[in-house]
Amino acid sequence: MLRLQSGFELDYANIYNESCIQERDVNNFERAIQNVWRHTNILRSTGFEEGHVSKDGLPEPVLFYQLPYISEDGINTPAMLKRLYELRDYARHNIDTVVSVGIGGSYLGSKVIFDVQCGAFWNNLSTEERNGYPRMYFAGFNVDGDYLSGLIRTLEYQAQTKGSDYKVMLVITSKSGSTIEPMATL
Ligand SMILES: O=P(O)(O)OC[C@H]1O[C@H](O)[C@H](O)[C@@H](O)[C@@H]1O
Repeated sequence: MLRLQSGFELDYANIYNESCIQERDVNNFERAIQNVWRHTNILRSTGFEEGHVSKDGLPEPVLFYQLPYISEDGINTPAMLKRLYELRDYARHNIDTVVSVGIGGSYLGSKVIFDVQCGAFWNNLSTEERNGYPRMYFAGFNVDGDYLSGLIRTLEYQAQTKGSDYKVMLVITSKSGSTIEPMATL
């Protein structure tokens, strides 16, 4: 069992034993593991990794290590958090449905958070059960016309059911701005 000061615990008993990964396996991979550790530390401290480039071929920062921390010199500054809370409150009181349009690295973060926090059946809950928070759908991660028309029919149905003042917030995410799936969806 690994226990960190932060309270994080990793119980690896089921993978580190006689019938699974053993000490000699770890020893065989020692150089590779040390290499990963070294590069991980470079990433953590600089935000850059040699050879990691974006789709346009330019060096691309990898900043997700900063996500758990709120600080003035990171990506989650107190001001940024304040803006996010304001957006959350605005959406809670004004928006019926959010549609996230994006693919790959530009959508999986929000999809994971949605899945973890809201679960698979969030959109089936009533407004009261959702505490006023909007429904949320994901699009732009495929070029499937059936998926898109199904989503549009769903939004139209919700608009008709509500009767008036139905509001959708589109969240378009694309680093390059030229990815085919979100563009086709838009
Ligand atoms: O953020 P974008 O430029 O739209 O790119 C979104 C995604 O596009 C493709 O699927 C790439 O394989 C991914 O690595 C990238 O995250």
